[in-house]
Amino acid sequence: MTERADSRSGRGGALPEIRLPVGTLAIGDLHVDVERPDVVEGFTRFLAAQHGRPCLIVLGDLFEYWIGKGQANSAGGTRCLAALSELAGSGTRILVVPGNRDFLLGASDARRGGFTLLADGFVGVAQDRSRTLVLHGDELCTRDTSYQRLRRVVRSGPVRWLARTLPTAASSAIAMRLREASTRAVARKPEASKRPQRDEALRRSSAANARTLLTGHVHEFRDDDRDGLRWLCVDAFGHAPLGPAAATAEEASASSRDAFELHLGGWRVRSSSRAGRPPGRTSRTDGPVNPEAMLVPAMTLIAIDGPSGVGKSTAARLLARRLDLFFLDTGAMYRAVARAVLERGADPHDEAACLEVTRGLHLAFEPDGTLLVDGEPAGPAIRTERVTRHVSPVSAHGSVRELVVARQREIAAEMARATGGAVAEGRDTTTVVFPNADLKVFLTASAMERARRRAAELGIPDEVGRILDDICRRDEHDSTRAHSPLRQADDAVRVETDGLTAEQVVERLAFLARSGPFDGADAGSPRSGGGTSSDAVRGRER
Ligand SMILES: Nc1ncnc2c1ncn2[C@@H]1O[C@H](COP(=O)(O)OP(=O)(O)OP(=O)(O)O)[C@@H](O)[C@H]1O
Ligand SMILES: Nc1ccn([C@@H]2O[C@H](COP(=O)(O)O)[C@@H](O)[C@H]2O)c(=O)n1
Repeated sequence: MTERADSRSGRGGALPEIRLPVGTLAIGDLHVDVERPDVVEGFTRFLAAQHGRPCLIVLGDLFEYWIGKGQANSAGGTRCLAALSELAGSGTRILVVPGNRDFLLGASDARRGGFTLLADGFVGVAQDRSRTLVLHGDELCTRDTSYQRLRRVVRSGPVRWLARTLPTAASSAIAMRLREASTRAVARKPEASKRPQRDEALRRSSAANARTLLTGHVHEFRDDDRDGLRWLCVDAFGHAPLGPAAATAEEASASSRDAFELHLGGWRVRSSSRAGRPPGRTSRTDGPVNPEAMLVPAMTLIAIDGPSGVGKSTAARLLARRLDLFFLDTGAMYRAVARAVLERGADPHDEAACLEVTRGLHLAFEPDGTLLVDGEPAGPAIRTERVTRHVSPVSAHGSVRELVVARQREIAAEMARATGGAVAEGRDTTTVVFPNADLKVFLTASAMERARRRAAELGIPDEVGRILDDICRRDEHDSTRAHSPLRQADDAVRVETDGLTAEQVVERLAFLARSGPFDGADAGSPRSGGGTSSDAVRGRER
């Protein structure tokens, strides 16, 4: 897959292709006026509410106008670029397609704002490989030939050079004149000639091999599916939510109805955030109400799977703490069984012996996530190298798994009743233990990155090679065994963690947990398929 920043490939070349993760939000035509502090404030609040979102697409006309240095160096422009950069710093990828008002956004703005500028649009490729052509939309107004001529001129190299080199006052004066002239010209033109043309939309989408087209520009909402093309158009989303009316970041985020969000099943209109928890829900934390936890519905079950050392327990523990949920470390239970097997001198490869040991163990958890084996904290004894070496064969026995899985479901149900929900992590929590979890995540990272992380944790950076071998052996064992092999569930959100800090991973997961179901359910309803979260905790099949 190719990808090029600041692409100008519209002149005949193929557009860049960019992978779009689930949770990508597309907005457009915000028309943020950097001279209006209230609007700048609203915009920065909106951006703050997006921290942790994997990707944000801006479909052009982000700014009311952007001539160059005048806006970039103004107080409002500086604040906007800083807020974009903070969002990028939270791990959100920001893709900006300039519009007809901010086509002079340049490489230095992109650097300061931490975004990727895609001058002629791009093709977004979703997890299921479906393709979306992303444009501002003005290039589709082909009946307006004078505008198309002007468009080519103003986007040309000499004009961009002039904008960069002219003193701010001069470029601003020219821009004002151009805007006035353009407003007069637009008013004189017949309505029909200003509209994006369907034949051009079909032609460009087909050339890009895209079944979906995402545009802005005309300030009208559109979601129609005809002639083999689903055409989505965002409205002038900015005006209401970015004004002073949106008092809080969550309000700014929740009122983003005129945006599209990418789910596993495709793009959906973004609707308001889900209802908070019912009053009376017990919180495990004392002290003030945790507002983020309030945004996650009661009886939430989040399941996280992934290969060894990818950061499942780190992410699950932090996420559970952050959302006031119970943390269920399923691997710790298999480790406890493996330790007991070794302690009793049984053979880890002997299924009957391992089953007998498992039957004799009582596994439970404290509310803070501490594993108790026969009433005693399991402690570091389950994390020795010896246990780590033998846990995979022990956990591969079907009869052992059956007992352990049943216990995991009981524990999750008990704890979820007490705390309002649970975050479980392991190898089969999304596929076997809790197939109806509200949110399923599959974490990934390259084996080398995982080995580096583990070596750093153990304070033996020189032994990365040995740890890499161990990780690869466990991956192989866990993913090829007959019973519940490690695999990504079809409806799990894949989160690639190379290059993300643990905090950024958690930010992303918290974002996914807040922003609703990703499995085809209506946003607003807690889950799809008619099941309840209690069903999810019991592991009922859909
Ligand atoms: N995003 C991250 N970036 C860097 N280091 C990380 C990240 N996430 C976790 N780590 C570190 O990587 C190591 C492995 O993390 P963790 O134990 O959470 O992985 P795991 O998937 O639960 O592993 P296992 O399946 O072997 O139990 C730990 O030292 C942790 O601090
Ligand atoms: N759901 C699970 C969780 C773990 N295992 C097995 O246990 C081993 C230890 O797990 P850690 O997460 O603590 O490293 C792991 O390698 C798996 O073999 C499992 O089978 N299912």
